[in-house]
Amino acid sequence: MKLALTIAGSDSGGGAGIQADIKTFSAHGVFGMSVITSVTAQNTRGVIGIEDISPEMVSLQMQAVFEDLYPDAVKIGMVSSGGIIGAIADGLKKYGPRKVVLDPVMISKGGSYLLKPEAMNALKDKLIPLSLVVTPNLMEAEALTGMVIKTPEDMREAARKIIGLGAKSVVVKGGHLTGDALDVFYDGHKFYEITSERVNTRNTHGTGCTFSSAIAANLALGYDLIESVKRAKDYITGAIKNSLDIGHGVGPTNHFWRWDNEN
Ligand SMILES: Nc1ncnc2c1ncn2[C@@H]1O[C@H](COP(=O)(O)OP(=O)(O)O)[C@@H](O)[C@H]1O
Ligand SMILES: Cc1ncc(COP(=O)(O)O)c(N)n1
Repeated sequence: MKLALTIAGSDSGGGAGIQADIKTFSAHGVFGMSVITSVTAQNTRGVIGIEDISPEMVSLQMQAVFEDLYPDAVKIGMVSSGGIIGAIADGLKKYGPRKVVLDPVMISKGGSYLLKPEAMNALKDKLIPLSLVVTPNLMEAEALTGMVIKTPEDMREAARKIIGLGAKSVVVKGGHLTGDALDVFYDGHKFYEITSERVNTRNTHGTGCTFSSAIAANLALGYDLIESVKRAKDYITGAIKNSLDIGHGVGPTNHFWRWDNEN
């Protein structure tokens, strides 16, 4: 059995964060584990409360996981504060996992800060250099680079700049552009354009969480990096095509569509 760890925030509504990550791991046949950074009171309508876990408790959760189970791959999502980022960076340096996927979550779709603005530099300086692949959406790539991103060429330029921050590779996600859902992968040497048809749905809660944890699950299974990104793109496209119209707002990705289609 392969093991994957998510270091992220809890979404009480089950659509994003830790809950989306563990569902994604399970759908890949990978054993999921969690280090919870923050608890959000959240549903398909938005975030109504956030309470961070202490940095000490984040460190202890990492110790518990790494000293006994040791993950084959790690995904990092909502990290909330500079103190939590410091605890995660210390843990990563101490335990040394190599397959680390960083989804630089910043703001929820409804506009709540999942990363405190003053913690942006800590994310850049401490977590990006420890990651194998960073997966910003367009707004996050703009915040990391100071650019305005409107075209695939802008996405490639942003990817170059993010490699300049110390990332080993990057996927700039084009989910928020129009036209096909184009993601740009860059490993510092070569660009790959990974495209799918755009699904016409408003139910896209948890897409970024699902995509990054699918990359981590595939890395844990032993696929190489570009193959893991391509397989994650297929997974997220299916999870959006079959997304769930539940709740009264933006519904979540569906992790059971392959199972549903077979049964
Ligand atoms: N409507 C859509 N149809 C197909 N793919 C999409 C759609 N929206 C997002 N994606 C894909 O989902 C993944 C997550 O992207 P995005 O929604 O941009 O991230 P985030 O949730 O971090 O904002 C990317 O692979 C993106 O291309
Ligand atoms: C706890 C938590 N983490 C992350 C997201 C971002 O979700 P998305 O994948 O839709 O960008 C969220 N809404 N809540």
